[in-house]
Amino acid sequence: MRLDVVTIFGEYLQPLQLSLIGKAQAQGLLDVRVRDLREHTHDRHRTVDDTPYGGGAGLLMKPEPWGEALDAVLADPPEDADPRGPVLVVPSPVGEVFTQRAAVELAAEPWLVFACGRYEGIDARVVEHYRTRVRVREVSLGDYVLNGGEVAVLAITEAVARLLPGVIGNAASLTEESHAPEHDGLLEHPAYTKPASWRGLDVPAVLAGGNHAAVERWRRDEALRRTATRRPDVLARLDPERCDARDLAV
Ligand SMILES: CN1CCCC[C@@H]1Cn1ccc2ccc(-c3n[nH]c(N)c3C#N)cc21
Repeated sequence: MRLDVVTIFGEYLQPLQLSLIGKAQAQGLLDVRVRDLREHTHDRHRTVDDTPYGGGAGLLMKPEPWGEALDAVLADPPEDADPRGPVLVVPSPVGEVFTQRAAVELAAEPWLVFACGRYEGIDARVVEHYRTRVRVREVSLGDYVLNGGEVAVLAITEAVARLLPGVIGNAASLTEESHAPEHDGLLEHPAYTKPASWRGLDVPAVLAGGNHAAVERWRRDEALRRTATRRPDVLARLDPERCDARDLAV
């Protein structure tokens, strides 16, 4: 997978050189290219922002540098690019809330381009223009306000890259995680390791009993119970076709 990230704060993306994502790049599973928006300005001050039409506080990011920067990215496609081009992912407080389902969808793409806004955001015509050329997804990490898109790119990149074959050593674990489609999107059950007793707290006996069917039933029950108490919205989306009577009784 090729990832292009356009930003004015390239150093924010340094964590992508670490740990599993860094290793994935070294293995050639991921090709991350961070591009400086200011390389696409032509004035002495390398200006990327200006005052908003109609007034209002703060400054907006000008469309011209973005147009030049994104055109340069699109002119340099990877060999395995989709004929439709990349998905342009634009972190934004007004975007679709990013979910594991979106991570799975983006992980199926050979090429993602991220546009990291700053200040009060990017001139609306940039997204409007590129919707005519590529698939655009405006994405939000959640209902809180950040100062720019770079933190979202780090989160989205990690969520997507870990789904790529070869990035996570034990791929089987991916299907048992919270929000995994294979796990019906449920929250994970509580997990325990040795010692069997710690500060008067014991590991549930069923987990040490050696009865795998009982362990699986307990884990499913606990996942349903946790989801029902903490994320009833997720439980509401559970496909009844994938539940048995005991699931629904929890
Ligand atoms: C603060 N400042 C004035 C109010 C509007 C946002 C602006 C800052 N800002 C500029 C570009 C940009 C992109 C994403 C986000 C963002 N906030 N919350 C999320 N879940 C986000 C995502 N993903 C914030 C951004």
